[in-house]
Amino acid sequence: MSTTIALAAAELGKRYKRGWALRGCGFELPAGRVAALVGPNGAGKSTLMALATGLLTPTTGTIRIFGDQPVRSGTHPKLGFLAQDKPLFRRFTVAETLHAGRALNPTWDQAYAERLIAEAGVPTQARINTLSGGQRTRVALAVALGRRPELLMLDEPLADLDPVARDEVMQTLMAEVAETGMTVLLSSHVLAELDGVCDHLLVLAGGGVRLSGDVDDLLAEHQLLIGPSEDSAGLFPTGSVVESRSTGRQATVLVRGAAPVDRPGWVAHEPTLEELVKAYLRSAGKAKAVAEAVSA
Ligand SMILES: Nc1ncnc2c1ncn2[C@@H]1O[C@H](COP(=O)(O)OP(=O)(O)OP(=O)(O)O)[C@@H](O)[C@H]1O
Repeated sequence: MSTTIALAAAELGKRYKRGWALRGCGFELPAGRVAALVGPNGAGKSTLMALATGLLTPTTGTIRIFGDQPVRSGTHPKLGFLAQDKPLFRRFTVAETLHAGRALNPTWDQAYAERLIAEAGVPTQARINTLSGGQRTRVALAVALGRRPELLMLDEPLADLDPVARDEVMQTLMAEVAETGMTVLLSSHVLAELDGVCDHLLVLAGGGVRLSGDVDDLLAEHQLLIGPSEDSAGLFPTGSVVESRSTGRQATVLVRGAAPVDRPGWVAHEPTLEELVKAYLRSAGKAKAVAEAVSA
């Protein structure tokens, strides 16, 4: 049975006036996954989401939602999007906001949107411009979920929420995923928030895809090895080392796909999601610094 792909990119690139934000990006996000989109500031996460919604058009390559190329005239009917700046009409009340959602979306589920607002404790007669940042996020989420999307993209949705509201929002999302099989692509800088929630990972850095795949597979493919610094040179096959760091006499090395190291003084374990992502981000950062130094 072939897997349905919710979001796919091939040779995807976007160049702004200042230069390339994304270049040569390729990945596939299978339907039903909850995917974390991580990368440093300026990695191109928001650009990727804007390309998927059709707000931007690619300079090179393609991006597809359930096989379709986005069009500028409107978001794909299966796609819901919660942008980083949560654009809502500030003079509307919450009730008017939901009313607009109903008018604009043929798949709108009013009862569900109202339930999400009630669970968030946001008064329906309040104007959007009188709400706190966190309350606005809850309204924007209700609008995005009210469309009953099959793919929901959220650009840093948890950034302005208090810890309790974060848990509530994640629970709402997970309940929807469990009930409908919705696919989620969630960008965040807080890796601890994603562990245990996301089963798929997409790491962007320096405008390119550094790592993508199901979290369990990626963790199993990597080993984090700790041993004596003086002993680490040449111990691992070229090309398998993602990152090698030394602190005093101890070396910490993340390797991919290499055979187990059976050498006195070395211990190996499967990395955590946070260890894996940070190692890829640090190594991309170092590669960028080297490239800038060479071209300077
Ligand atoms: N409208 C624009 N015009 C010119 N350059 C842009 C524009 N939007 C983004 N960029 C640049 O493209 C790159 C990627 O930006 P983008 O906002 O997609 O990154 P991001 O990963 O979402 O960052 P953050 O984590 O800070 O939100 C950055 O270098 C940014 O300065």
